Amino acid sequence: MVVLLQPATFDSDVYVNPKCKPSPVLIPVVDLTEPDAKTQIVKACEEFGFFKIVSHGVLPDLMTQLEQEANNFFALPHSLKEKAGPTDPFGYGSKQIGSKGDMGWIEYILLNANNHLESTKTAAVFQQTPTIFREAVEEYMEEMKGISSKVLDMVAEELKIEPKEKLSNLVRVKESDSCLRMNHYPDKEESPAKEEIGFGEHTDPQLISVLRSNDTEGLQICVKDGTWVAVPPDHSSFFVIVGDTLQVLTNGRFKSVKHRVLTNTKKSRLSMIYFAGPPLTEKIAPLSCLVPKQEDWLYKEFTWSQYKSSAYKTKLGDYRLEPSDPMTDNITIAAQLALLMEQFTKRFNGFGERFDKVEKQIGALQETSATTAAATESNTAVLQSLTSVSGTNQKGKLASGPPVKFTEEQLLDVELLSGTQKIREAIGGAGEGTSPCRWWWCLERKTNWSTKHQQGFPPNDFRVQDDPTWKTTSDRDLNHEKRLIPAAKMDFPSYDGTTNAIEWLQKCEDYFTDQGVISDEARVRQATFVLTGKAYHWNNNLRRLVTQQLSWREFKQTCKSRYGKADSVNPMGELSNLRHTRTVDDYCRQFEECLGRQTKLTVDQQSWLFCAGLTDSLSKEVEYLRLAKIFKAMEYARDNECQIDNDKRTRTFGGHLAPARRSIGVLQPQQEEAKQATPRKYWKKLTVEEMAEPKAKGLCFNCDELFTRDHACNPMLFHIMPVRDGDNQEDEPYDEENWKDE
Ligand SMILES: C=C1C[C@]23C[C@@]1(O)CC[C@H]2[C@@]12CC[C@H](O)[C@@](C)(C(=O)O1)[C@H]2[C@@H]3C(=O)O
Ligand SMILES: O=C(O)CCC(=O)C(=O)O
Ligand SMILES: [Fe+2]
Repeated sequence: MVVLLQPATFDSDVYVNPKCKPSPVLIPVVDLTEPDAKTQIVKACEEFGFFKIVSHGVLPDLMTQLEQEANNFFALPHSLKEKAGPTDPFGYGSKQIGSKGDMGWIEYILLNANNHLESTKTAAVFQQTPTIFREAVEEYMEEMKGISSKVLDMVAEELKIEPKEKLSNLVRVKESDSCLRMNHYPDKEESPAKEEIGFGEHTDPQLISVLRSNDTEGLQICVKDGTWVAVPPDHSSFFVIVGDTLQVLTNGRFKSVKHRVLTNTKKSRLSMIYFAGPPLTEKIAPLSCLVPKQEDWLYKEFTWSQYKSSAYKTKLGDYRLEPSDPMTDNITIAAQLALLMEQFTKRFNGFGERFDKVEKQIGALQETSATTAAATESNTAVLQSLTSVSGTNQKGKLASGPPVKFTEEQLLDVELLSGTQKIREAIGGAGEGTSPCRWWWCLERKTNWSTKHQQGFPPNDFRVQDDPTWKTTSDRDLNHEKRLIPAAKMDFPSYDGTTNAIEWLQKCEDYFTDQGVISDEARVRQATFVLTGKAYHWNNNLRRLVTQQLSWREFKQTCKSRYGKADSVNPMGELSNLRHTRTVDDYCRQFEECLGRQTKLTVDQQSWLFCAGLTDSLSKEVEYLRLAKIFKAMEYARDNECQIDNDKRTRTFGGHLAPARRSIGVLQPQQEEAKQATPRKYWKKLTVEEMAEPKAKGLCFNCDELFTRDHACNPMLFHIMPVRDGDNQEDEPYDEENWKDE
């Protein structure tokens, strides 16, 4: 049975890290002996990719014995521990995790379940109590294998996977590639004010991981809305973590959960995690009983060995199965390249010409790509290698005719690159049985992209495509075509902290939407990259203070609270309090800025609010005209700013047509600005009474045609200017030049 515990007390089973945003998230606890355990496991895997198991049947003595042995090892002098290192990835490691520079407040032992614990390094791990430690490890691994297969059997039963043991066999057979990790997060004398990264955020690549720790807190999981939730330690239970491989097998139905360990404790934390992985040669792809149609697969087929070796080339925080940032996404470039290659090979006969065209297109591609240098070099390298025979560039020869013969490997690569059989058909067919398209492998092989230019770039084209609409091959081809049309290049706006950040953040959002920048990490990365001046220093400090990676939402909030006008709690009130005090233009700008933060006002409400904020005289005129659209009202107000002022002064000064400042012979800056922006207009003056009739008939005041929202007088004869009794009603056109010279 699943026990959902009550929220937010520190001694309950689930609580919210006080430093994370409060969240009512409850982590499921599954009692393995309850009849509905399998249903609850599946639910938990779908919702969290994480759950706790109780009543698991593992003897507490075994857990404490291994814990004791591990503690003894970590208590050894560094010189002795070092004998079991450095990691390859197995052995003893300290502070460094993996080979890509990830660091943590941690030391650990990583043991391979498959090499029978016989390596020299492993012997150095067991050095103090060889037999006891080794046996404890072996026994513990057996137990963990048992728990993993049990959980996977329950999953299979619930999902009706056939054969029933399909999943559990992956981790039960002797070839299974599983490992055991013992992590020690040392205590700190001086409990630091800020939390330290123990183990940075990541997902586990395997099928499932079974974790057990002592009673020191630190583990956190990231839930769907991006909130980090602290997992209270429980030394007598196990926690199950869904890994990348299970996410692929279930076609994304189960999510491999992001997790991390933060430490700021006076108590050391010891955790032991069994990573249950499939045999190295096992092909991993969405299970056909779950997703029968291959076109519905979200991930391509790969062997565990391929996935693992790619995963181990990535940094901890790289999400291998998530959509990545198209701006720096090799897949996008590869996709475009693939299409170019396809076009190119289809029209084989005009080779020389085509080649030039392709080269030109690749040139254009470089310019639009954020990874320009890498892409160009690599694209050209791929292209050249694909168009060569026995390593010689055949451009010249081919231009004059002889048909190209691709090697079998090149053919495979072209096919892999393009993800289609068409090339093969186009160039006369070759062997059968190639694997589905997987650009990464071939790009990597051909160009050394990952090592040369993209150190640690995740080979995340294990995904079929980011775009869920790419369901069928023909859809996909179409989308390739679309992608080839160069997208209008939008400039990413920089920000120096001197203006309201809200506008900048909105521009960033527009940019991300337009350019398809999806991942949180990429958004934050791009936004922080363009910071200059004050904002640049602010961000530097922020990064010093907040060690964890901010989500885009968090970044926006922090930036808004530093440089943005705080969002109004009463948006309607904010707009209605806005007043036209300086120029109309200034008022319009403020109104528009404010309006940008509201979304629910109707067109009419916008116009009324706009009018209400205008100075009295203007307000009445604009209101009276009931201009259908806010921008028409703004235009009218702008056009009439001077005239109304003039008009007002006229009234104020008892009917004289003399502007107040005429005596000094120059316009005030605001008037000058308004004058420049206002083309010469002729005014048809109507009294309110004169306007009443066309208004009642629904006619335009200007041309006597039916007035609708979209009505426009063509040609525009006059601008209507309402006048009141006693106003000067001369029918002279308003002439600014005269006014100035008078
Ligand atoms: C930075 C890394 C450490 C890691 C290999 C990787 O390149 C990316 C995945 C990491 C991870 C996370 C889960 C397990 O702790 C681990 C052993 C694994 O299989 O993948 C580690 C790898 C490691 O520590 O070498
Ligand atoms: O130490 C822990 O609690 C978790 C460590 C972890 O996630 C890992 O080793 O992959
Ligand atoms: Fe992990």
